Amino acid sequence: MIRVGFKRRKNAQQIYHWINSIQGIAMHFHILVGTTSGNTEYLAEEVARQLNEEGHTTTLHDQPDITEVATQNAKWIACIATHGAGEYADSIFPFMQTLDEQNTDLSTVQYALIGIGDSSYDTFNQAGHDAQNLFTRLGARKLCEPLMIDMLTEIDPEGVAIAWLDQWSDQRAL
Ligand SMILES: Cc1cc2nc3c(=O)[nH]c(=O)nc-3n(C[C@H](O)[C@H](O)[C@H](O)COP(=O)(O)O)c2cc1C
Repeated sequence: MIRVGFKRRKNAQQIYHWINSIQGIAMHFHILVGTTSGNTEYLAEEVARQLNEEGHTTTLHDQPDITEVATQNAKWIACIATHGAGEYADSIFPFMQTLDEQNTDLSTVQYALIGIGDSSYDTFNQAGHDAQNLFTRLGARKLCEPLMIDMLTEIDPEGVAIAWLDQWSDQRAL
């Protein structure tokens, strides 16, 4: 029974998103990956897969570079792990530093944010919060409320991220 219900919901969703893509509501998302040990890259790939399935297109930036990530009229999904003592993960550290130092104009950027951290650290998800503050200071607008994942307790981070995407998709925020 559960499987049938799930399949029906999935089919209905696919039809809904197919209609969206025909109507031109399909969007392009730049997915920015902030990872050091790989968890966030895997999660970001799942996010991309889900968006593609919904009729959108995506570019995955596993090492975001300011010369390659669109900063004009762009939609970003930033998936950022915290490392060190509350710092950005390695793959995104230089990008965030460049945005900050160059005061890049993000006034036409809309973003959604997934922070990945571990609540056993005092600086739980600090990089996610810092990213949100930086994006806001540079003029970017958030598409939806951020998702902060706690890897200490979450056994299915990808599932949580997909449910979060679905929730905001259903509300037409994404
Ligand atoms: C050396 C080290 C430092 C970390 N520091 C923090 C931290 O300050 N705050 C936090 O919320 N999580 C912290 N974490 C937890 C990571 O965010 C978590 O392990 C995450 O899954 C790593 O993602 P990644 O594999 O994509 O790099 C730390 C992990 C390690 C290994």
